[in-house]
Amino acid sequence: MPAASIASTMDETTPLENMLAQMERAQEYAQVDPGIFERLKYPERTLKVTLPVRMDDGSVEVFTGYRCQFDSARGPYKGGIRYHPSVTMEEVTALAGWMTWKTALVDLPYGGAKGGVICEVKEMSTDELRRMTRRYTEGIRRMIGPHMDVPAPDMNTNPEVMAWIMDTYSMYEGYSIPQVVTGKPLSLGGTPGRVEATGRGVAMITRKVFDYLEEDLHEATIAIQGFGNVGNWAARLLVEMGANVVAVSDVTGARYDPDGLDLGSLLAFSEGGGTMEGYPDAEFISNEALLELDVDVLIPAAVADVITTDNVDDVRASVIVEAANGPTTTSADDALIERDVPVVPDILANAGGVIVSYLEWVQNTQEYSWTLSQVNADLERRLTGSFDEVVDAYHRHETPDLRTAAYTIALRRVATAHELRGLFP
Ligand SMILES: NC(=O)C1=CN([C@@H]2O[C@H](COP(=O)(O)OP(=O)(O)OC[C@H]3O[C@@H](n4cnc5c(N)ncnc54)[C@H](OP(=O)(O)O)[C@@H]3O)[C@@H](O)[C@H]2O)C=CC1
Ligand SMILES: O=C(O)CCC(=O)C(=O)O
Repeated sequence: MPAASIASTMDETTPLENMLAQMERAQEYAQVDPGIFERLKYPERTLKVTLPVRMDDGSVEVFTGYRCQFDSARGPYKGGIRYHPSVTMEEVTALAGWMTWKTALVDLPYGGAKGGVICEVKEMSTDELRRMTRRYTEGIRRMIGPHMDVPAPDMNTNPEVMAWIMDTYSMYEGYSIPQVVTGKPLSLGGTPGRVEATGRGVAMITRKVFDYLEEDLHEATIAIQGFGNVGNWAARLLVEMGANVVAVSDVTGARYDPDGLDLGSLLAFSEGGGTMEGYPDAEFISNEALLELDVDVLIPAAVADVITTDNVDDVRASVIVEAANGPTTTSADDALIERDVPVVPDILANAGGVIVSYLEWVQNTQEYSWTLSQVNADLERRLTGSFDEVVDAYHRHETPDLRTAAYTIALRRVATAHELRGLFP
């Protein structure tokens, strides 16, 4: 796939165009070898697989899946698998690129990858999902492996799906290989702390940015777009830290209460299959209106490209912490830089997930297990250390924003690996 055009004045940019524009902006400060920089605009490979699945009614439905391996100079490819109707090869490529910069930024011995299947999980039974997952695993199994490419959960995938992937892969190899995926159930080699790790990292980073800005997180108002794995754990942990979560959403819309939401009741309602639209308390507003609330912190924790030139002037939050991958377009970034609104970039803010995935992989590889407090302490040390490095790079290189500082670090690390390995024959 050719690298997408980087120049864009209209905000109709795709996630891949945004990722390339983010790299381009950082290259001004990173100044990595131009040949290596050119190479880093392209994924190493992307596999497209066709997945015929017998549905419960006896019919056959044919799904399409992808696995993109973006870069492996620093170690095995690493990155989640997404089940969503809007999955495209282009989006998977951008997400695999972001994984490459994320693992480099938080200094894990990994490269970056991402997978996805175009499907609507809400319309599928558990049996259909399991059959589709097994087909998908069979399709990509020659490219994954504990030292080759290690998948994990992303949107609409969870420990149960990871267990099916681990089982299918292991069946072909002839013995159990838990470390082929992370985010597994605890009884199959999962680690304590992975389910909540991304949300916990988002909460830790929010507290860290408040310390950096010398602001008090206690009673700070927070709006979170997305109430799935990442959004709901971030909300719970931020409330534990004393913050006031005033809005959360799912695909149907958002619930808003300026005095603070009853998270326990919202969680119980959504775990019972309820939607925000059906929730009986608090004001019902749209996802778009949530993004424009007058709050201290906005946390997009759902899909990409939600803060764009179309709405950025109406975004009133004082700080943005990107829990989702790619929620802000490059042109919206320009407006936020102009207005001095700090944005903690996705590759830092949501890195808690892959950090704890790494800790799971290490435990599996050593056949040794850690306690939850060991995992959380290691997560905090790595994540807050990376935040400090980004802030240091921001000041030292005088980058326009934290994202460019983060990319400067990541680009240099990946480029150094390419240089040291002599990857250019
Ligand atoms: N899981 C992880 O460990 C990691 C996830 N991320 C990123 O975090 C984000 C969320 O992932 P995760 O929590 O795992 O996913 P989930 O599938 O658990 O939750 C996604 C949430 O987003 C909502 N949503 C889906 N589509 C839209 C939409 N178009 N507009 C508004 N809300 C929407 C969903 O609503 P509904 O339930 O109604 O569909 C749900 O509340 C993604 O960008 C993902 O890439 C990043 C790092 C790691
Ligand atoms: O845990 C992992 O390996 C990757 C999680 C992920 O997909 C992400 O960080 O976007």
